[in-house]
Amino acid sequence: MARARLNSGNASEKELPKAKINRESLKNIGKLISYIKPYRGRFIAALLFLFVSSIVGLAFPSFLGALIDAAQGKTHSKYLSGGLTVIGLTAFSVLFVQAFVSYFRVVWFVQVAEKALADIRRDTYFKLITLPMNFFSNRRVGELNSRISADLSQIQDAITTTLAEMIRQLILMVGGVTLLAIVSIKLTLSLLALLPFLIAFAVVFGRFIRKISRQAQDKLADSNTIVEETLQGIANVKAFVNEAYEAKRYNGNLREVVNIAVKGARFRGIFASFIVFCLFGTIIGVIWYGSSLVSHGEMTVGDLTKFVLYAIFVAAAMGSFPELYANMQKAVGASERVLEILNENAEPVSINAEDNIIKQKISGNLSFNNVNFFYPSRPEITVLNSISFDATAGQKVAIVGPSGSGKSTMAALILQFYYPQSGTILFDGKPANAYTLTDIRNQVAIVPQDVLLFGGTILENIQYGALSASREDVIQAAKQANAHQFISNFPEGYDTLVGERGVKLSGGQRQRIAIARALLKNPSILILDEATSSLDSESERLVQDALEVLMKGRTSVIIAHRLSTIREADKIIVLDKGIITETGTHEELMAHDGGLYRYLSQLQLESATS
Ligand SMILES: Nc1ncnc2c1ncn2[C@@H]1O[C@H](COP(=O)(O)OP(=O)(O)OP(=O)(O)O)[C@@H](O)[C@H]1O
Repeated sequence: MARARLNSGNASEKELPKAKINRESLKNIGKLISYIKPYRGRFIAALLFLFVSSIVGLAFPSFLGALIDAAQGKTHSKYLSGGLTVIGLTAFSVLFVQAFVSYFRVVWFVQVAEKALADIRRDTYFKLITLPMNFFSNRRVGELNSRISADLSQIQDAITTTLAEMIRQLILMVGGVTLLAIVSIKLTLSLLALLPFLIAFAVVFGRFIRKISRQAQDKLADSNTIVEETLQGIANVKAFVNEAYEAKRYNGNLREVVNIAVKGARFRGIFASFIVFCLFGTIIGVIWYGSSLVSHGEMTVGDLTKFVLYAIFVAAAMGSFPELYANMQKAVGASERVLEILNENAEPVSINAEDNIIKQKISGNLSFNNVNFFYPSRPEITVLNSISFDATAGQKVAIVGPSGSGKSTMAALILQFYYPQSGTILFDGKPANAYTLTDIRNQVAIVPQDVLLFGGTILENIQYGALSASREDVIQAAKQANAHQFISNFPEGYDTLVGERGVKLSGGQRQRIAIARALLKNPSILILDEATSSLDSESERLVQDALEVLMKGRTSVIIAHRLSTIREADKIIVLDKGIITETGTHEELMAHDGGLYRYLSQLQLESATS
């Protein structure tokens, strides 16, 4: 029956969208059910036990009826004709079988579901992390996260509970109606005429209540967002003295939450009264009519008891169907969303660590040959237009240009995050597709602008560059990256936890860790996305020195924001709106009157001196 969740504190339980159950969706579910295959023996056994326990469950009203009739000295039926003791003991034996069978069916269903779900979870996660970048630029992380958690939990519920419950209730309903008809066809018909109407009404009403309860949850979620936003930006709230504004906003929202919840409570009250009056009224009506049949000798008291119990079984089964069906629909929706990920085309990257060795060495020559590129998600904007340049092994190439001119996009293309629509990127003179993806990415390292560390220790974060590196290797790399000093100053040294995303470290420290990580990786080609956030001059010197060490002996592509740092570059590429407008050394470009580089350079010099 529609269980009304009106408690407005239940915000975490977001309703998942439902899907239509049709042939197509069942086919999809079928694909997921193939995950049960390895455990099918246990699954079939669990189904069988479920069947047995449900059938056995139907026997109890008969035992009760037989006991009551036996107490009055009447014979209930030819199958249960013994005395009280015989019937009681038989009932207990059956109960024992029921308990035994129930235990195994529950355990087996959960075992199968847990194992199958872990397989689906693992495959979904593996698929996710090997999907191309383009997939991620079109989706939000939160949404993907919810597929792994909420959607898969829904599928898990479907396998462990919903499916079993549906089968059980179906058996109880069909069996119950059959047995009701055997006991008294008159009573059964009168009951069946009433029950479906009552249940349909209850379901519709329940759905309405659920809608209100969802509104209350959404409103509460809104007010939680206010708390989150204000706490995250507490400095802003205080600096603008907007405490009163935020308090009013929050209070207003809370009032709405209460209003909706109270409105819902009224409907819930009506619903509860309805259930009490109609459903229990029906039972009383049946007993009333049944009692008159008993008084006319058309029925025994045992039969009436049996009848009432079967009627409750049937009503409960009928009432549970809408919710079970809704859960099934949600599971179908969840399966479709999970399958969408599983059916995506992954990058040719192996998830086995053994396949991660470099098969084809790249010495560091890098060329772009007439590269044209637009992001697949935004085909109308050409981001790179006929880009060509060469960098020989060991050279430093700087890319400069205004914001949005396509510098980071070039880095993304080198890393093969995206592929040009025309033109080629060559490594050592060979087109990128002559190498495996793993070979290229293993020999290209990037030190990004915004260094994102994982929540582990400093050691683990540096080791991310080469998982097999020893502690000594890590320390050596940290020393070269000018990071050893500050790491050793922490009481826990290399075992210091960096906090979520590395928040416990300063920008300059995070960058030096990223440099140590890149050093450990020992790439042939290095991409430096220069930090725009200004470090103080001491950390900037430390970072710059570390970068010099890192660049030694490798091809470096420097995405430069501060032109003062790239004077020594072998080649400077000036990019403007995706087109290379100038190329040359610092001196050559400075000599170019009216050139963009000279203009940008002068602009930065002026702002530095002022
Ligand atoms: N994932 C993406 N999907 C669609 N468009 C994108 C994506 N990433 C960047 N762009 C667009 O491509 C263009 C070039 O962006 P890019 O990040 O390469 O510029 P940039 O020169 O590195 O800029 P900045 O100096 O500000 O970092 C911009 O117009 C940007 O809006």
